[in-house]
Amino acid sequence: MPIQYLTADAVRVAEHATGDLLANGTLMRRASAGVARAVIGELNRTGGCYGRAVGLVIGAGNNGGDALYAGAILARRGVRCSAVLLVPDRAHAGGLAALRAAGGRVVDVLPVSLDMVVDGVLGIGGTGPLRPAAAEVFAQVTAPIVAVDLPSGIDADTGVVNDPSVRAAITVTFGAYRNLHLLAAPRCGRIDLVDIGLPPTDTPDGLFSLTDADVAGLWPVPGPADDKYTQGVVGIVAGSARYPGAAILASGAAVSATSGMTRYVGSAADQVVSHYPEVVAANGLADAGKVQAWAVGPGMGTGDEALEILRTVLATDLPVLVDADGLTVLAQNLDLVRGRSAPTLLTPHAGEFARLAGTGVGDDRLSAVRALAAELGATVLLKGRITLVATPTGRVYGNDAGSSWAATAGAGDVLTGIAGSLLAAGLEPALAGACAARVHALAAARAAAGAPIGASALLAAVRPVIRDLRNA
Ligand SMILES: NC(=O)C1=CN([C@@H]2O[C@H](COP(=O)(O)OP(=O)(O)OC[C@H]3O[C@@H](n4cnc5c(N)ncnc54)[C@H](OP(=O)(O)O)[C@@H]3O)[C@@H](O)[C@H]2O)[C@@H](O)CC1
Ligand SMILES: Nc1ncnc2c1ncn2[C@@H]1O[C@H](COP(=O)(O)OP(=O)(O)O)[C@@H](O)[C@H]1O
Ligand SMILES: [K+]
Repeated sequence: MPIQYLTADAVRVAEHATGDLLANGTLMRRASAGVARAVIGELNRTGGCYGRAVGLVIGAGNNGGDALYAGAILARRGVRCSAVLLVPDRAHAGGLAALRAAGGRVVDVLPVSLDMVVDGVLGIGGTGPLRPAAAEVFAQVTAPIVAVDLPSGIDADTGVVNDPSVRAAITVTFGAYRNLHLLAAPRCGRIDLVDIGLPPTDTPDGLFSLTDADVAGLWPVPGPADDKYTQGVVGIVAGSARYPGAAILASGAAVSATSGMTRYVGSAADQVVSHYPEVVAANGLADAGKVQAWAVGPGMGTGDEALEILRTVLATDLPVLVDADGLTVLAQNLDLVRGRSAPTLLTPHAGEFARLAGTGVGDDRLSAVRALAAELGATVLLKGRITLVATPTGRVYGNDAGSSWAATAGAGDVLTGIAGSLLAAGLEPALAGACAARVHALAAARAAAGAPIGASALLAAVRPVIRDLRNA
């Protein structure tokens, strides 16, 4: 099942649906117990709880309440807890009383030597960056930070990382992930999801991520009655005399990602076939043969010939992926995609996105990718460390690559080949894009294993990654 991420409003609705559990403080007790559990786990891992020192940074709302109650639990375990109250007269009264009763103390300045710090400044009620008083406290912190619900200063719905804001080693959240836990994943550290008894939320056009099991279950596998045609033939249109590599990488990725057949169309036919003899290559669309989806664009150039190819391919009733040079050409001819009834998957990086949208992606990548997908009536995959794939109705699949080794020339061509072959196999564009992004990211991490890679190494890791996912 895909993991769902909620907006702050959706979290509040779910909290309110629990009625008494919210009103009588049960939710907060469960939340704070989860925070304490994470801190205790870390302290135990590094020598035990008794006599260790933990700082609490407390804001004006319930996020601070969670942290204060967690502090009370820690203090009863023999942890020396010191709390800085950023707005003393608005600190959560019950939480503060509990902390004091357990032996925790309130301080003006955090002790210099701390084992951990709990960030209870802002949760889903926060907006904007840390205010100066909070920023000053965190500027002195060197211990690992456990964020309550979210690292303060990061926007819950958009994941926008304001400056200044907290960088957490662990984030403990409650009942359901919030959007930022995906969109700003690198700032959250490990994320612990604590069950506090919230009812399930169903927002089909929300933000999701596929699990490895989802990807394994969706990956096309030939059945007993299949032959090379029935699994979906992908046609790759890529490369040129100047960029033969794009053709080779995209075609190779298509060959690696699914079984069946890969066709290639373009002027790098000889090079492609010398690398991958199984590819059926042609110089022009007219001799290409039948396909079930097209993947068009990497290294194909941006001249009249490219426009003609794009026009022809987008006039078919087949699924089409457009990438790279294809997107640059498309940006001047957006009607070619707006009028389509068959699925279209556009895979821009930030620069190509700006060409298509007429304006930069900006900080709020989620809203930007949703808006472009709605405007064009196409599925849009925005590349980056966090890849976002938006349908025209606003459902978004996100993937945190987990590392950034894929930021290397030609990696996008590999993604095109993988996603194109999944489109040909019949996956809907958003799932084709999301599955491709996941496997691509895993392949990059596996190939890199801590050292730089080129796109060829990434491509070579695609099959082992698919195998591992399917065998897990
Ligand atoms: N409801 C429940 O029972 C449960 C709630 N839970 C917990 O409660 C959290 C939500 O609590 P919340 O709604 O009280 O808001 P919260 O995030 O603490 O912000 C508080 C105040 O901060 C202020 N502020 C805003 N921006 C700011 C800034 N940049 N810098 C400084 N201050 C700023 C702003 O007040 P202002 O100063 O603007 O008047 C705002 O009112 C949630 O994330 C989870 O941890 C869980 O225990 C589960 C059960
Ligand atoms: N910082 C990053 N972390 C992880 N993956 C990244 C990062 N930057 C780019 N990528 C991925 O690498 C690929 C780069 O694609 P693209 O920019 O089209 O490169 P090219 O055109 O050279 O093939 C995409 O799959 C993208 O999501
Ligand atoms: K917080």
